[in-house]
Amino acid sequence: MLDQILQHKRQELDTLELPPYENVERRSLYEALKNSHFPVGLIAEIKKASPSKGVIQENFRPVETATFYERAGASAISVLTDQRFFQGHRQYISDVKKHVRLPILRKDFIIEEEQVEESARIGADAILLIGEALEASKLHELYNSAREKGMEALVEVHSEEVLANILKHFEPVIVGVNNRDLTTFETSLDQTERMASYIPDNSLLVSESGIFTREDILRVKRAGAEAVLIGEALMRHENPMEQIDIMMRSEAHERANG
Ligand SMILES: O=P(O)(O)OC[C@@H](O)[C@@H](O)c1c[nH]c2ccccc12
Repeated sequence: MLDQILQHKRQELDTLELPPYENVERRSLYEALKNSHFPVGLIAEIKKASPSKGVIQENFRPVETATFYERAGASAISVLTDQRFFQGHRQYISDVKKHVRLPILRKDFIIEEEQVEESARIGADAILLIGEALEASKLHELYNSAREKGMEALVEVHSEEVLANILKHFEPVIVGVNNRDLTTFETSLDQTERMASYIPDNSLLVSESGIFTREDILRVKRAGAEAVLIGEALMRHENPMEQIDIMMRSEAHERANG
C-alpha cells in the first residue's frame, strides 16, 4: 500500500502548483506537547477517510471538529491533506489555521522539497516525515528545510532498522512511533513498547495510531510516550470533546500519576 501511495505522490508532484503565502503566526508543536495539561500531550487528528478503514466520518466538518478539539484541551491538531487516499485537502490546513490557536501538523506523504514549501505557504506549523517513505539522507534534508522555513517536523518510524538509519544522520527532536505498519496496516501498541528504548533520550516520543481507550494511553505512557496521536477514536465519536475527556482526563491517570 505504501508503495502505491508514494507512486501516486510522485505523479501529483509533476503538476503541483504552489499556492500563495498565507500570513500566519507559527506555533511550536514541541512546546505545545511539552506543556500539555493532560498526563500526555495530545495531537488530535482530522481525517475523513483512510485506506485501511474507508470513510470514517460521512458528515465531515474539519473546522468545527478542530475547534472542538481545541476546546477539549488538545495540544495540537493533525490534518490529513492527501486527497486520493484520505479524502483530505491542503485547503483544510489554511481553514483550520484561521480558527484555532493550536499548532497544526500537516499529515501527508512528503517526499520532495516543493511539498515542504507548499506546507509553509498553507500555514502548517509542522510536517510529517515518514522514515519508511524516505532515504534517511533525504529525510534529513527535508527536516532541515522545514526548520529553515520556521516549521518543525514529526519524524515517524515504524521499524527499528529505519530508526537506526535515521539516527546515523541526526537526532530528530520529535519522533513518532507509528503503531501501524503502513505496508500491511497491521496495528499493535506493542510497537511503541518495542521501539521506546531506541528513541534518543532527548527526543520527544509520540505514540501514533490504534489508540482507542484510556488504558491504551496509560500503556504507551508507561512505555515512555510523552504524547499520543489519535485519529479514528475521535473522528468516529459524534461528540469529540466528550471522547477526549473520557480518554485523557480519567481518574485512572490520576492514580497512575499519584
Ligand atoms: O486513526 P488512528 O488509528 O488513531 O491513527 C492516527 C494516525 O496515527 C494515522 O492517521 C497515521 C499515522 N501515520 C500516518 C501516515 C500517513 C497517514 C496517516 C497516518
